[in-house]
Amino acid sequence: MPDLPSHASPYFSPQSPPDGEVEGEISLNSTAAPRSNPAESSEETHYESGQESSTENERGTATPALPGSFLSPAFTPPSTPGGTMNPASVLHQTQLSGLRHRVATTTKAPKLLDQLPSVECIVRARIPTTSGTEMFLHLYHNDIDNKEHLAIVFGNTIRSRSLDRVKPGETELDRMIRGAYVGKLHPGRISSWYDEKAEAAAAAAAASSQTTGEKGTTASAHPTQFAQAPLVRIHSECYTGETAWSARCDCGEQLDEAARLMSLPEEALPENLAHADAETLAANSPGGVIVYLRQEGRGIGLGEKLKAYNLQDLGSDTVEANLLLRHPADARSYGLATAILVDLGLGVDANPEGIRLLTNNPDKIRAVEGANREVVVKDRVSMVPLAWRTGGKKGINSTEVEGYLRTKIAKMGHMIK
Ligand SMILES: Nc1nc2c(ncn2[C@@H]2O[C@H](COP(=O)(O)OP(=O)(O)OP(=O)(O)O)[C@@H](O)[C@H]2O)c(=O)[nH]1
Repeated sequence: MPDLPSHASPYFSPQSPPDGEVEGEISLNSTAAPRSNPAESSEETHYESGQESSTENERGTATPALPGSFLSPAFTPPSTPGGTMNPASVLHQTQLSGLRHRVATTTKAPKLLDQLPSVECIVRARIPTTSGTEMFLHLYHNDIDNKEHLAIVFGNTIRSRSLDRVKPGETELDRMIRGAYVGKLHPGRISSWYDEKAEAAAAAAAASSQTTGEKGTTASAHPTQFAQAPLVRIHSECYTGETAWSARCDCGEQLDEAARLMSLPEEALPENLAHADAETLAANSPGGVIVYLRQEGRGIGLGEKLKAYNLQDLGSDTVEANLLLRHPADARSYGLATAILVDLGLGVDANPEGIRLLTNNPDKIRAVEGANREVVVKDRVSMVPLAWRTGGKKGINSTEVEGYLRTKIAKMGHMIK
């Protein structure tokens, strides 16, 4: 066994490089303790000289002083969850090329599936929220993974086709328990199809205004008419940013902002969308959908994201950290989101006017539309960080989030304005 530096884990043995050509480049000498001179170390790890200053620690070089030891197969998993990348080829790229080359070859647009996955809404429930708005949480199963992806639906006009479908042998109670009802549940209700309380209220309102009015509380197979293109956010899970108060990213803030916009009174929405400050009103909310995909850490999973955070503290930016762990810069896909939107009646078949997508990520726009344009993105609504909009008075203020946003703009093409 060769002499390893003292910081090297006894649990791994250095791997042999796949190509004799690169042997010198990742020789064990490169596992020497990190040097303090970033220029020396960037040479050591074979990043291209002149790497632009987009790192999160503003040192101006890519991932300074990283020991070559994290090329060890014991340190990183063999593959990205749900990913299609061949770890051997990623390693080969990592060893042979400079960082720019790796970014160029791994931050490619998400793959579009020829055929959308099959999705089924298993259950839906009304959730009154702390802001006063109600939303309907839809839980989906699908045929490509066993995760519980979600759709958070605001407003009463958007319904799931797969949920409303009648299942052989089910009772009215079964239907109400899985959320396949119209109107509202209340003690004593016996029909999933007919909300007698709502009907009575609607009839009273119609009589008093002497208008006939549409029923509106019966499940309909017809396309929904929206006053304007519905607002949609495709949100990827972020435990740290949404639950554990992390100031490394703005994921929690984006989720809150999407919900806020979907809860606003309709007249407050156009033009000044992001700045609107009107009161939340469930009654005339224009609604919208947040599709919440369980692709934590841009698809690499929470454990790997936490390793990436440690690499970021060692000097990498978010993209470099993923690549050094042998994951793609972004391992996400959006076929499930497209399929869920179609199920919710927001695809071109039922909603040819399209949707308004809340995002700064250009790759996401095309990906969500699907290979055969099953969904049309009519407009993009940008998500400007609260701290930028308020001159730092509100929102997240941290050096980490600044670096995170800078990297998204510089390396991932995000359009934050
Ligand atoms: N691997 C990795 N994932 C991260 C990091 N910070 C946040 N994430 C994940 O990134 C995902 C959110 O994606 P973003 O790239 O922030 O934004 P986006 O969805 O591409 O674009 P927007 O629609 O504009 O928000 C969530 O799954 C987070 O868990 C990080 O440092 N490393």
